[in-house]
Amino acid sequence: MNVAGKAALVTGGAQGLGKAFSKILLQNGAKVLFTDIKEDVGHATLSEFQKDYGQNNVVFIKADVTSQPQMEESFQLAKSSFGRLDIVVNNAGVGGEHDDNWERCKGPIRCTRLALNYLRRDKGGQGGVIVNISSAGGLKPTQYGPVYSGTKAGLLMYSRSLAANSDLQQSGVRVNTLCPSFADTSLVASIRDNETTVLNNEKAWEQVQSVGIMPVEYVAEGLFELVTDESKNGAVLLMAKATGKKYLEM
Ligand SMILES: NC(=O)C1=CN([C@@H]2O[C@H](COP(=O)(O)OP(=O)(O)OC[C@H]3O[C@@H](n4cnc5c(N)ncnc54)[C@H](O)[C@@H]3O)[C@@H](O)[C@H]2O)C=CC1
Ligand SMILES: CC/C=C\CC(=O)/C=C/C=C\C=C\C=C\[C@@H](O)[C@@H](O)C/C=C\CCC(=O)O
Repeated sequence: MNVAGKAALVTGGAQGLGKAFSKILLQNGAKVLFTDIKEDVGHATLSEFQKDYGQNNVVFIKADVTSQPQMEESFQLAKSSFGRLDIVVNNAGVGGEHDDNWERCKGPIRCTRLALNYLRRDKGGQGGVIVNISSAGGLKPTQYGPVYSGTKAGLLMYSRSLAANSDLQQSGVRVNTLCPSFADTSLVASIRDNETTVLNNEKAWEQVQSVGIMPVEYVAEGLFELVTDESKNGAVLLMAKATGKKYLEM
């Protein structure tokens, strides 16, 4: 897929990986609507992007992926702003072990379902691609983040199963999963700064340091590959500092 002239919706795009995902799409000529719950950070990112990529090529809306009405409004706004929707990146999420945070899995599922109403050819869309942001922790055990790993594994298998659906394939929609190991964002900084609810901050931070931390721009290259390579459907791309990009073969 050539993203130039295409339209994307990225959740949690105000900062971190979501900002880097939005940026690589804009740099390559796509129009982007990004959502976030952080209004001030979202508006600052919007101004930066509008300056660099054009006033009409980027839109921000304060919206929470845990809210069905707010996400319905976000998808409608993307369609009305750009006249089309081709790419959806379900990125918004939090770290830590907040009781049983299944919203980390349910939020992307909610948004994937909404996305299908806009992308499917049999629903008036033009086909497209959904990329769900899971984690290396969705593929490999994370001893200090078992809820994190469990929810990300759930999202991964939801995405793979949906991608295997023949009706969806015929409607022109691909569904891929990106599984980054640690990346340089506030989520990882919160482990370093003892500001998260992982099971043992000190040991978790030692693990982060031994595995290594990737720049967000590098992870965005993986996202871009999953968007543009039309041979990829149901793909799971694992990215880590030491081992680079590796597709799951299973
Ligand atoms: N940073 C890392 O090492 C890794 C991150 N991930 C995943 O990448 C995604 C992005 O995380 P980071 O950029 O690292 O974190 P981050 O904390 O820097 O950015 C996350 C963004 O999502 C927004 N957000 C959080 N909950 C939201 C909600 N309910 N609705 C809308 N927006 C919401 C936040 O306000 C923030 O702007 C998450 O799904 C995370 O689990 C996966 C693997 C590694
Ligand atoms: C220390 C983590 C604690 C809590 C979870 C949390 O809040 C956020 C976690 C974010 C990312 C987790 C990534 C987990 C990665 C680990 O499973 C590593 O073992 C992956 C390492 C290498 C993968 C590459 C490879 O094996 O080829």
